[in-house]
Amino acid sequence: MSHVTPDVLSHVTADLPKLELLPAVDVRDGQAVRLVHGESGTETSYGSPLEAALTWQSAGAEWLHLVDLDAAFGTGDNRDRIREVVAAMDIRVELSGGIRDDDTLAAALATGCTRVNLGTAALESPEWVAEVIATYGDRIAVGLDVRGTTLRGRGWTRDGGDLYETLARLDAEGCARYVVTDINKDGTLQGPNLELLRTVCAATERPVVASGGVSSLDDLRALSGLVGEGVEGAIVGKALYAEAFTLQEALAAVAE
Ligand SMILES: O=C(O)c1ccccc1NCC(=O)[C@H](O)[C@H](O)COP(=O)(O)O
Repeated sequence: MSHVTPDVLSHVTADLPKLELLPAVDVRDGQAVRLVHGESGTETSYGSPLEAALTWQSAGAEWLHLVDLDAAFGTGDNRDRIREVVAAMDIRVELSGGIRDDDTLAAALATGCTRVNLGTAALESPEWVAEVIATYGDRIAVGLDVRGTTLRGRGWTRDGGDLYETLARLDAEGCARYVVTDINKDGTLQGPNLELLRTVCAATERPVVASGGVSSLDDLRALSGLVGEGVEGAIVGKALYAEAFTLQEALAAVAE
């Protein structure tokens, strides 16, 4: 029988940090876009990435999740746009997409972003990833992008091994945090995969950033409920662009 009274429980909950929110700006062909299931060709365009990023910053965001989709898909890159956006931000930036070797990592870190998110490299170049984790510590996060429990790389187009085996390897190498995306939910407004997030949090001590599917303030409240299990933040894309709620409302919901 538990000796924890409801009063003690509410005190414990109140001491937990609030869920961090990372509004997303995904850049394809110079434009801010949202995809469905991360599939190339499903783009809805939302105009200038810089304007979108400035909008989220002035609405009170403390983080920006910025993705170079062309670099992720191998269809070019948006380096100039990405540099311009990071330079204009007073807030922290997590940068993702096509960071796979020394050159792309150096260019990404040189933008001044707070951290980078490695995806494909963690699946295809494990030795290099172990090295950069050891060198750059918490400036490196790894994106675990899954269908079921199978990881996907190369812009989510190719299978890349088992989620939990890869997680165990990266944990042993000291990876600082994971960005976990259920590809089946991404860009669909169907709600995050809470079960997946819980299972990943149970398998690692490291913080987890949830990505994909957020559709409502209740989804954000549900993710806030997982902070004690290890969910540190939530990336929000489509819901903000589709005006399902405002960023101010989202920030208020996670502060409740
Ligand atoms: O992050 C990547 O490298 C990436 C590669 C290929 C396709 C999509 C990719 N990222 C998408 C995102 O990070 C989304 O912005 C994020 O999951 C938000 O999803 P949602 O809230 O469902 O729009």
